[in-house]
Amino acid sequence: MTETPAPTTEIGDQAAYAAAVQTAVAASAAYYGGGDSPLDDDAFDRLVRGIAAYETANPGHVLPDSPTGKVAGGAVAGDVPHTVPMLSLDNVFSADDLRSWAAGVARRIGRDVEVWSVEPKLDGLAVSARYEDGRLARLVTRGDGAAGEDVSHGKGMIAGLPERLAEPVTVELRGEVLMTRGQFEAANDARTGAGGAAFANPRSAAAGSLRARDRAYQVEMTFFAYGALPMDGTGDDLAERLRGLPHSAVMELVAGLGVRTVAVTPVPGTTATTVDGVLERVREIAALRPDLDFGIDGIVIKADAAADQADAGLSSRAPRWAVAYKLPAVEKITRLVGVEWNVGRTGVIAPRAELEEVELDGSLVRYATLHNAADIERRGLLLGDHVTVYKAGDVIPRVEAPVAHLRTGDEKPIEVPEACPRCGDEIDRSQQRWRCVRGRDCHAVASVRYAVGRDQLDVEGLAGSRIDQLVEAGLIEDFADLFTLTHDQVVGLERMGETSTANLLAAIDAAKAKPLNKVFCALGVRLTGRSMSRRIARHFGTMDAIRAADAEAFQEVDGIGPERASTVVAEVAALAPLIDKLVAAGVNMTEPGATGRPAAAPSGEAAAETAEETGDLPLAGLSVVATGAMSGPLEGLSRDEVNQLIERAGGRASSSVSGRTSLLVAGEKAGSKRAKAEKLGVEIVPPEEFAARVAAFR
Ligand SMILES: NC(=O)c1ccc[n+]([C@@H]2O[C@H](COP(=O)([O-])OP(=O)(O)OC[C@H]3O[C@@H](n4cnc5c(N)ncnc54)[C@H](O)[C@@H]3O)[C@@H](O)[C@H]2O)c1
Ligand SMILES: [Zn+2]
Repeated sequence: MTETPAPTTEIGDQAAYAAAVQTAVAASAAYYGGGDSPLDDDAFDRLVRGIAAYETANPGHVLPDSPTGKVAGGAVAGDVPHTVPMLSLDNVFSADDLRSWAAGVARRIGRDVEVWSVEPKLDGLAVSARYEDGRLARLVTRGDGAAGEDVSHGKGMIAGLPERLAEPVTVELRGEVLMTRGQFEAANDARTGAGGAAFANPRSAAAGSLRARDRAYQVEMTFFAYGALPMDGTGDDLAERLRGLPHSAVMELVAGLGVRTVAVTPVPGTTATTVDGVLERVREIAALRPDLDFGIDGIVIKADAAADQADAGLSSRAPRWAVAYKLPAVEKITRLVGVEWNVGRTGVIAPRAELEEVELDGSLVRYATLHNAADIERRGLLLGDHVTVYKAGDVIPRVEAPVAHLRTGDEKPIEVPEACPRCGDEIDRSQQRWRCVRGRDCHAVASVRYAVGRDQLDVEGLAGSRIDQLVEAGLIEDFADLFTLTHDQVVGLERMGETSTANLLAAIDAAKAKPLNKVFCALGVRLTGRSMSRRIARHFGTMDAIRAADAEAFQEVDGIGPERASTVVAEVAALAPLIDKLVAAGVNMTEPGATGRPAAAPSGEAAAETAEETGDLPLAGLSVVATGAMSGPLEGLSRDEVNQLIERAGGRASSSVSGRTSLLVAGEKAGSKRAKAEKLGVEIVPPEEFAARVAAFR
């Protein structure tokens, strides 16, 4: 889990301060009101921290509108008073923050907290649901914390919040209203179907839908309770239990009334007796985040015992007995700068968004899926739009929607292809997913064209149109089929005479003798180009050796790290039938002059090729080993994540120190690897320094 320091927007003078306050208040109003904020959460939080920093330095300038210290930044209000204020939560961003926060609670109450409850922080909007005699009577938003807005009209639209409880009790439940992924997609369908603009994200969709009245379409939302309070009319017995039971037991009671809690999700609330136990659960929930079908933006940690809560008390903005451990943002606003159209193996033509680079959940994102052409239309995207982009963990990043009010007028329509971008044939648009009319043949045409290209098998006289013809006639499905073409098959084709047939077959035959590196390159293995193919061929010597190599063996090749190695191994395995066909056709499978065993020190040429493929990345051509516990900006990164970082920065990640190692990143407890590196004279850097070198790739 990465822990990011909290960056701040610099505010230099009073005018900038006033403007910042105005921006923050307007953004909050949009955010809580269900409109689209022009800022993503990171940008908003940076701004508010900047405002707070300015106010600390210039207490005389503080404006009454300032969002600091207020629930919802003071941007929203309501007319239904809350009996007990509905507060915000303070944040922590790291394990250390959490430890000092927990120590602070213990100091305040004069004893250790014995039980903590740990729950996901649901990313929706806070709602109070008042039940009278077991019937849902009133729904109220959080508002400014003291009073909220009556949204009782939303009653029938919220799953998890029953009209009637299992028992006829009077009670106030508090919880989060959100949209699951499925509800969000359905809501967007309904809204765009009714001629409206797409919702920017599930959170604002929920906020907007709950407040809206008289909509032409129906949407569904979900409620998860995270608290319960007695109210006027609550029986003494229940009131006493709600006041006296630990939080975890109150949540069980609530679930027993038939109201949804996170107990039914993959991330149920749990308890822990130590801060270490809390942190372990924080990591577990964070790891599950990408798989959840609803958004979470952190983990809420609460003192579980009622007495601890009562003794810790509240500040004006947040309870002192609870805190939110914030997770990195998984949604950001960035610009859509281009749309690429890719054709898959089966001929499906799918658009891909090219974005202004943005950091999301610890990685840099430049591309995101756009699903299909209808989706672009439905979401109303334009080229140059600011868009919300979502990515968590290994999930493929996706564009949610444009932030339409940030348009400048310079946005352009997204051009959709007239013809298949790969083979130029027609597009079948009869379904949502467009396809090349050639279907799988489109891939065949493209891969054969690639295979016979100048840098691969270089078959003279085999033009693109000729390949189209061969595929259409059913004579070839892949380039291995070229080698078994007969004179009769070819001469029968249109515009093929005796001479050109003989020439073509001779050229194909000559290609059989190409060195292994050209043959391997012709396979079109992902993440390998011309020079990488050369290195692989030279390293292994034969196709048999390549096929026998595992990911570890591939990492011996200069420029191949764990990520690329496993892709190449998987691709080579998937290409087995094609390779078998080539072998059977008598195509050469050896590299002349190759030693056929793991090469010694990388040759100057190989290093140069690495640089050619990796550009001038900071670790280009370097073999890097990381060991010990990572600290500083890299704290919490797994070894795998560090290796990926090394590869992104152009290096080759390796697990053992040898004479070929260029750099050792030595964290605490580096041990024997450090000793070995010292002996071999390998450069050793601490994680902090390494983090600075590769900062752009984190
Ligand atoms: N993008 C914008 O323009 C913009 C504007 C305003 C606020 N924001 C974002 O909102 C955040 C602050 O919002 P906030 O004050 O509404 O909320 P918060 O992040 O301070 O947390 C408090 C809220 O957490 C929710 N919550 C979820 N799970 C919970 C649980 N298990 N137990 C208790 N509470 C739980 C409750 O609704 C509660 O009101 C900021 O960090 C900012 O990123 C963004
Ligand atoms: Zn095509």
